[in-house]
Amino acid sequence: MSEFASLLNSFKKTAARKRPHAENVVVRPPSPPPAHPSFPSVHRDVGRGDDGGVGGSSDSFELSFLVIGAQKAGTSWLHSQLRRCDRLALPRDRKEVHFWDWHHRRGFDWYVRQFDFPPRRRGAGAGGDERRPLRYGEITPCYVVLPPPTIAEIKRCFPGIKLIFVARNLVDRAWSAMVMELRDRNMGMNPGEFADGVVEGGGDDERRGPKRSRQRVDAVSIAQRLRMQRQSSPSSWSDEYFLERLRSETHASRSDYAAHLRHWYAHFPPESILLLDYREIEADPRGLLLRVAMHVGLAEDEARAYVTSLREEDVRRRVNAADANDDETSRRALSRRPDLERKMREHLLPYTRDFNEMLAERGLSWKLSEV
Ligand SMILES: Nc1ncnc2c1ncn2[C@@H]1O[C@H](COP(=O)(O)OS(=O)(=O)O)[C@@H](OP(=O)(O)O)[C@H]1O
Repeated sequence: MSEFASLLNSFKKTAARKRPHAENVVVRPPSPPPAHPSFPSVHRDVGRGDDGGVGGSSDSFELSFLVIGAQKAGTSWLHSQLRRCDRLALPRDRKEVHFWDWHHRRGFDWYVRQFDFPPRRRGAGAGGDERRPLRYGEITPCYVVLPPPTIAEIKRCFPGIKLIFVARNLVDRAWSAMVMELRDRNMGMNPGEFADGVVEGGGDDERRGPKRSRQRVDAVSIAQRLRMQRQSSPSSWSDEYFLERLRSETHASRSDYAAHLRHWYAHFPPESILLLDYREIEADPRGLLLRVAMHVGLAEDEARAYVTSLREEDVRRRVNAADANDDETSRRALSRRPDLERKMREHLLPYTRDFNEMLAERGLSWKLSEV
């Protein structure tokens, strides 16, 4: 295969991985506005009355659950499983709605419109069968870092809401997130120009095309592509680069599970918040899903029927993996850098211990590995 064809294949592979599809829907606007405590209140905006009604088309809407994190802890897998439960209604065409952080200003009716109202239940209204109402919920893993005023607002609007947080070993979480950052950087550099010049035209033939201007674009694109490919590969970056990213505000915040969860515990009773161990996704995926289904309000018979209905190959599938086939971006790449791995572990140890203390306080017997 020519160098050009191999570059093209590699580009298509990366683009396909990023493209939202049924099992891997990750919506990540490039520059999200930061969450701000002075957002107009949902309560005030929609005139939610004393009776709890939200007004307009969202009259009977009750948000039953939010999966608030953690980022890179199997939340896309969880999304792909919960979508298969016909007693749950999730956002229609995306995994992460980001209402409570980025899109709050669009208003509550916008939020309600994002949800799936399966056609066969339309006749019964938004709540479906009155005896067994649908449970509405969504999964946006960075909700865990929401500021306390927004958390208070969620509580005010939906006092009975259930929350779910999946915790992953902090070194693995951070590595997974930093590999994703490099991949995003790769996709962010002039993908449109590359597509115009190369992808649409159809590979090698395009290089021999008649238009000189297009040839120039191809040449630039290939040079860019080579540079982008190098830049998206973890091996192109020093240990110091990763440690610096780890110290950045983004990663410091996302690693500090306990500090952020304390904000949620300040507003919600402990039984509203289900803390799950990421390792259970592999060890006992159906057991984990049963707990989630019951936590969000399904009756035990409904929850068991749902979990039993899932196909083994779906439950066992990895969703949104860094790339199981790419040794360079997988967890193995970090294992080959023991010095970096050790420094990451040392840096993250205080966060791990803090979270483990929180688990112990809640009477949970599992903990994240400290070694
Ligand atoms: N079934 C199963 N078992 C074990 N691990 C799994 C599974 N499905 C997904 N994953 C891993 O979860 C990581 C992606 O997490 P998220 O989907 O939460 O990422 S994101 O925050 O939405 O971008 C991502 O981790 P990395 O591969 O280390 O990046 C996935 O591989």
